[in-house]
Amino acid sequence: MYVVETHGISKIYGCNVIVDNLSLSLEQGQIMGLIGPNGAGKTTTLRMMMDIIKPDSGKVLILGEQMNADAQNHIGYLPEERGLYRKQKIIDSLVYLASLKGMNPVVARTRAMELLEKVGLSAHAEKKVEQLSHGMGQLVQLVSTIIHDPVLMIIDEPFNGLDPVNVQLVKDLMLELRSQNKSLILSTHRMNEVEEMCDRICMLNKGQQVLYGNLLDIKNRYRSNTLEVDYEGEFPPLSNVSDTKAANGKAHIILNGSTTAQDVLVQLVKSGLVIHRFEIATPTLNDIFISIAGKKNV
Ligand SMILES: Nc1ncnc2c1ncn2[C@@H]1O[C@H](COP(=O)(O)OP(=O)(O)OP(=O)(O)O)[C@@H](O)[C@H]1O
Repeated sequence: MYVVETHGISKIYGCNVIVDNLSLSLEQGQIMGLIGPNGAGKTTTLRMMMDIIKPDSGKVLILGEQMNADAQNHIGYLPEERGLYRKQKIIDSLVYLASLKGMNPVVARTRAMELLEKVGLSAHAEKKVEQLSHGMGQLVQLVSTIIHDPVLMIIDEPFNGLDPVNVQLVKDLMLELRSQNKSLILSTHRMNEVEEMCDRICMLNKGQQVLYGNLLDIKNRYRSNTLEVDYEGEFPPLSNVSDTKAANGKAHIILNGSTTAQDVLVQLVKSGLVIHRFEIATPTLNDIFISIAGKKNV
């Protein structure tokens, strides 16, 4: 059984199709990256999954059923616009939120302290939320999302406001959850931020699903589209490629559908450039997005 499935869901606001006929599914023990540029329709998709807004067509199934109170208790949802009661103590806030999900307050307190320890905030448990820095607040929000041991966690922009150390800490925590057979959906416009963690990808652009499936399969499919060159001299303009970035002796080139690596090599040799390395590289998700959408990500 899938943890979450959407079957052809669409959302229209006014004359704008915000999400267009989107189908996806996720199994237990997998992480899915819901990725795409700003305004692609990711948050709208998550809100439909969570039954906060209704799709205009199509349906969502959570654990094989339409959303209901029991299913809600098995999900941890961290929305983009977050909020905790600023005047409340962190530990009290966490216990309260866990009790809303049906958790025994004594068990919730123990679990809250364990998780606060894990994210390095146990010494702050008795502080008020308003006394935390922005990044610390984000970590507490994350704890509140996973405290009731949900089977599915849906997290909008998981790394917003976190420094690199805490990004790594949160990534490790998420991978640990996956190893416990939990499922996660991570939504972000910073596509490369989640790519090393994801088993599956759903890439949206202007409400359309432009890429979907197993991440390794996708990367292999696009492998021959990206070149890396180490060079000396002035990097020449290239014709018939989707994108070129060249600086400090290193160039990153994304081919378009009809140009081959050999075509580019010929152009470079003809230009007289000194080439130290010429390699077909594994593309990043951002590269793949550029080669699909034909423009730069924001
Ligand atoms: N309630 C609404 N009424 C009208 N338009 C809306 C509404 N909610 C979202 N939109 C529009 O839908 C589009 C997609 O928004 P959404 O928040 O789903 O994008 P997103 O992919 O999550 O973007 P971001 O990465 O910037 O958070 C945007 O153009 C937004 O303005």
